[in-house]
Formats: sequence, C-alpha cells, structure tokens
Amino acid sequence: MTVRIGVIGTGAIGREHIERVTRTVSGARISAVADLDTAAAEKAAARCGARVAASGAELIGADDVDAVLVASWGPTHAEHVLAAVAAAKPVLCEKPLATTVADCRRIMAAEQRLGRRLVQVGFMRRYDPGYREVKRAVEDGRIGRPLLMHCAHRNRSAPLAYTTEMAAQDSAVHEIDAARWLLADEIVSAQVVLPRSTSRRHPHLADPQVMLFETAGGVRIDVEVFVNCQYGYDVQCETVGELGLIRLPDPARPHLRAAARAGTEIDQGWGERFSAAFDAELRAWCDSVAAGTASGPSAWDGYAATAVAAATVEAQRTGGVVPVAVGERPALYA
Ligand SMILES: NC(=O)c1ccc[n+]([C@@H]2O[C@H](COP(=O)([O-])OP(=O)(O)OC[C@H]3O[C@@H](n4cnc5c(N)ncnc54)[C@H](O)[C@@H]3O)[C@@H](O)[C@H]2O)c1
Ligand SMILES: O[C@H]1[C@H](O)[C@@H](O)[C@H](O)[C@@H](O)[C@H]1O
Repeated sequence: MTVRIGVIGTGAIGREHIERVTRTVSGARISAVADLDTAAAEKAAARCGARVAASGAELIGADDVDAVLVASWGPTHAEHVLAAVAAAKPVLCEKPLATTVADCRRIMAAEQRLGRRLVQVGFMRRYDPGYREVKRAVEDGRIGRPLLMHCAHRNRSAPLAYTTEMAAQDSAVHEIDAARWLLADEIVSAQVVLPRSTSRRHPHLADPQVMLFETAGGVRIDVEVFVNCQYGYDVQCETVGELGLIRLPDPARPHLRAAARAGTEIDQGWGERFSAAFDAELRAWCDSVAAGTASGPSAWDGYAATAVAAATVEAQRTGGVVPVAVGERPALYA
C-alpha cells in the first residue's frame, strides 16, 4: 500500500519533508498540499506531482489523503491536529504540538476519546544516530546513574521575528524533549539566567540564555541557547553519571588538513545537521502509518515539552525557579 500524505505548510521544513517523502521514503507519496500562500503551495505541488488543496481543513477531510503532515506555523498546529484526530487520520505534527498547554490537553483528550494514538510530534532528535547511541549508553548503565546534563543549542543567526520567548518554545524545546527521553524522567522546574547579550542580535532579543532544569529524579540540566553564535549550527549534549560521561558525537564529517590547519567543517543549519534524523523519522512514521500502528514521540511528549517551555518563558520574566507539574501520564501513553 502506498501511503498518501497531505502536507499543510510548504515553508522551509514543509518543503524538506515533501522532498524527503518524494525522493527517499519508499511506500509513500505526497498527494496534496495546502498553504495560506497559494503560490508557495503551487510551487511545492508541482515539484512532487500533488494537487493543491483549498485549505488545511479540506486536505484533512479529502479521500486522497491517508495521513497528514503539519508543517505550518506553531499557533496553527492545534487546529489541524484536532481536525486530523476527528477524521481518524494519523498525523505527524512538527514541533511544537501546540503553543498552549490547554491545546495540548485538548489533543490528548481527543485521542483518548478515540482510544488510540494517531499523533506523532516532530522531535526528530530521537531519530538522530548520535542521540540514539547516547540513549543506549544511558540505558545500559555504562555511565552509571545520571546526575547532570550539559547542553548547548547554537544557531548561526536568528531572524528579526525570533523573540526571547522562542528561545524556550522553539529552540530549547528540542533539549527539553531530548532530556526527558534520554533520562526517562520528567522535568519539574525551570529557571533562566541571562548573561550580557551578544551585539550580533536584533535589539529586542536576549541572546544567549542559560536555562536550568531539574528532573523529578534530581538530575540537573543546563542548556545554553545561543541563536546568533555566528560560526554554525552546533548542538552539544553531555550526560554525566556516577561512573563516567557520554557526549553526543558531532556528525561524521571528513577530516581536512590544509593551509596549516587540521579540522572538520561545522554544519550551518538544522537541515544539514539532522538530515539523517529527518530521514529516519519520516521512514518510521510512514511505516507505522502503513502498519496501522503508532510510534515515536506522542501527544503526551508534545504536551510535556510545551508545559516545560511555558514554565521557562515564565522564568524568563520572573527570574525565579518556576515549578512544572505535568501530572499523571494517561494509560494511552504508557
Ligand atoms: N524539527 C525542526 O528542527 C524544525 C525546523 C524548522 C521548523 N520547524 C517547525 O516547523 C514549523 C514550520 O516552520 P518553518 O520554518 O517551515 O516556517 P515557514 O514560515 O518557513 O513555513 C510555514 C508555512 O506555513 C504556512 N502556513 C501558516 N499557517 C497556515 C495555515 N493555517 N494553513 C496552511 N498553511 C499555513 C505559511 O504560509 C508558511 O508557508 C514550525 O512549527 C517550526 O517550529 C521544526
Ligand atoms: O525552528 C527551529 C528548529 O526547530 C531548529 O531545529 C532549531 O535549532 C531552531 O533554534 C528553531 O528556531
């Protein structure tokens, strides 16, 4: 069976996903696309032989769409995901699942009423080969009981529209999910420390930021978010345990020796750095849709990440330690 996918949002990541499904994933094709920007939708549709749907709602309800991929702006995710669940269609939603905790709860309630999982959230780092090795090492006890995690999330530069809040909601949300997943533990508090800002930023933005999280089990996590670091796209993660530590490897790149220097090139964007992760994520999602099962980061994971990001935004404002209580995990997400 070929899975027919409808894509809502044909911007930067929508186009990447369309390209991937079309060129590298077998057993799936793009049947329809929708975007508020009709010209963008038409261009994307022409590249993959899909039709242009009149709207996200029309696409979700259409007979030629078996599964929905949501890649539109964050605040529109909840509406599309809820419509997909109402139509009983599997949906891969880019992060964040929703921009408010209340909307995430609505999505979980809709899935629970249906009695099965349909939602996967686009936390692609869980599919990155390096992160998966770290997960194996944490689980098999090689570093002993984890105590600390040091992370850095650096982007070369951030556009004018990027705000101080987005450092939590848009960027650190990846570390929040990765930490919960690697440690199999929930985050219970957030705090933000602001050093002086780089001069290479738009004036409204606090950059860099240091975020501090604590898990229910007592692990302390620090995350440097620096979105105008200039030199490249750089994601670091080191987990320290009682017996040792494990560091996320940089992706394998050729080692260059020339002009009196030795070293490797640094990736310049998320598309390059997480290319293998996106490939694996989309393959796994398409396979699970074809099999009628659900896997990967769930609506619960999307909810927990949004809840922690919301506490982090509050911590930016207050400067204090903000508690997070995600509550009991419903049986559907056990
Ligand atoms: N996993 C990752 O590393 C990663 C990377 C980039 C973006 N993202 C996420 O993907 C989403 C999109 O980001 P982007 O960088 O592609 O943004 P973008 O602005 O390049 O593209 C978004 C597109 O969605 C369209 N759109 C917005 N609302 C819509 C609606 N209601 N119906 C139809 N189309 C709509 C816009 O017209 C635009 O073309 C965001 O949630 C972002 O956080 C994730
Ligand atoms: O939306 C993007 C995306 O999620 C990237 O992976 C992240 O590095 C950026 O900071 C964020 O703005």
